[in-house]
Amino acid sequence: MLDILVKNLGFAYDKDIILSNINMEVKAGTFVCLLGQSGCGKSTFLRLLAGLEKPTSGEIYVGNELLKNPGLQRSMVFQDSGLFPWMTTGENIMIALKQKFKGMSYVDRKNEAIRRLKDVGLDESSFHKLPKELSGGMQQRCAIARAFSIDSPILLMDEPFGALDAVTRSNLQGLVIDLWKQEKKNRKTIFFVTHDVDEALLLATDIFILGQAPSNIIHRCSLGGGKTWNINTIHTDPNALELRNDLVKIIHNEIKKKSSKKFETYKKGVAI
Ligand SMILES: Nc1ncnc2c1ncn2[C@@H]1O[C@H](COP(=O)(O)OP(=O)(O)OP(=O)(O)O)[C@@H](O)[C@H]1O
Repeated sequence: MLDILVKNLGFAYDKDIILSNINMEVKAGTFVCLLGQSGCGKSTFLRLLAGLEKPTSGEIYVGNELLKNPGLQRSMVFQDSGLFPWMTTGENIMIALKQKFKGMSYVDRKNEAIRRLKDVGLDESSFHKLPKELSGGMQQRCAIARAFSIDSPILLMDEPFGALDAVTRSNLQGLVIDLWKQEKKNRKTIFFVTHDVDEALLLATDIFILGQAPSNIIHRCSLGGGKTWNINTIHTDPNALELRNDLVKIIHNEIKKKSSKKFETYKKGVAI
């Protein structure tokens, strides 16, 4: 089981400190949503988990092993799908399968790609289409199919539905939850970055809020299996409403702190 341990993690772009002293323990099979205001470092944190950036301080352990580089145990889904535009959707999935399952035959990879596309509601005709021939929502479905096909135990999703309309977004939220729940044993650990508190309430088993940069975790809550709401009741369920209010308050207070700090700096500048 690949539990994840983040210890005193810090990160800076040159002298610009983005993340500071982040500590987190995530059990394998957890669905983590990471909330926080724009620019606080959510994507940076995900890139560190992916091994695409190196910590400035502290460490990340995946299943007791120090994380050093990108690896096939983690796959990523971005806001813009990240599909290779010169390959058909089918080829996009097949090349990922080739990388992960070295000995898999062409025919098996093709069949698996078609099966994965069907799992996300895309029919066989989309196998031959280039990403540009698909809608944004269909491209994201394909990106999700690709991420699930390589069967990595950890899935990192960076605002994957941020650019989609409300109905498509809601359909894809349901799809990700279904695919995640489908794996009864060895369920994936998902890290899902979002601005949207409702999205986090709907998807997460655990919610973390990052504060203002240099950010650390300012709030965490575990919903576990005790969620009383779903897509139909999230706007009426009293528990969901209460938790939403709490989370929104925490995020707003953090934004207020940031703007009053900026104002102080501005006032000092004027006084000088
Ligand atoms: N490659 C880079 N070089 C220098 N600074 C960067 C780089 N990438 C991001 N930053 C800065 O790091 C900070 C955190 O960025 P990041 O994208 O992680 O935030 P975020 O919380 O994901 O934001 P958003 O919600 O708006 O996507 C921002 O101030 C951003 O300008």
